Amino acid sequence: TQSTRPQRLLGAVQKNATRGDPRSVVQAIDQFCRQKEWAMNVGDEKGCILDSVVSEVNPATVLELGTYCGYSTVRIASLLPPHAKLITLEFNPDFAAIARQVIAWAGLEDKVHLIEGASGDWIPKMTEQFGVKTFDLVFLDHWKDRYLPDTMLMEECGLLRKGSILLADNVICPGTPDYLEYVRSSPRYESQYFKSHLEYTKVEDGLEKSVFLG
Ligand SMILES: CNc1ncnc2c1ncn2[C@@H]1O[C@H](/C=C/CNC(=O)c2cc(-c3ccc(F)cc3)cc(O)c2O)[C@H](F)[C@H]1O
Ligand SMILES: [Mg+2]
Repeated sequence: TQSTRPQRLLGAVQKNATRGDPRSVVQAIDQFCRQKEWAMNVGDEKGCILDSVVSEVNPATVLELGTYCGYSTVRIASLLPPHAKLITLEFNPDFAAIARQVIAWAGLEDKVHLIEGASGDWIPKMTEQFGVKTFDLVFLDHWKDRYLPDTMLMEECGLLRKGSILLADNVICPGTPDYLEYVRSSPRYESQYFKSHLEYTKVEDGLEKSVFLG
């Protein structure tokens, strides 16, 4: 039977990356996506912006919406201080299964809590299920029309505190117009656009970093 692209991406990690070495896992995925098959990972260029934001925030609690194959999960988790927690939500069981193996190959299982489920169902359960009061950093990279409703839901659930950072992928391509309008016009956010390119291409894309002002 035919393999899927995520399965082939995992194969490239297991073939080319060193167990326990997150940077080699990231490099193996980027090489696979540049040389063999494009995949919707945040990629190396936007990934460097992600790295710099994570390092600057130095978060104790991180939420990622949309794990896919775990590329950004590995990038973020590899930069977290000891005892910091990254919760990542993925509702496609096939993607979740691949991501678990990618995260394990990087040796980051202890820093990552991958939940197989929908953001809409799990955001309201974060506090009771995981004892998380607020998130220091949220990385949004799931369905683009869900960025805004899920941000409003996080606000309603009290998961954002003064200074919480939202970092959103793909605000230009494929684009998240309603989310962008909201965080740029709301007095409760201070937003900044980091111009870059769509992963592995020359097409413009970028990340929007928004600080929740409380
Ligand atoms: C809605 N709640 C969810 N809860 C849990 N997991 C979820 C939820 N929603 C989706 N997922 C999960 O999150 C992932 C979804 C990622 C979607 N990403 C993209 O579409 C996306 C698309 C492009 C792109 C650009 C140009 C082009 F020509 C073609 C593609 C580039 C990008 O960087 C992207 O991130 C996963 F697939 C889905 O199961
Ligand atoms: Mg993306």
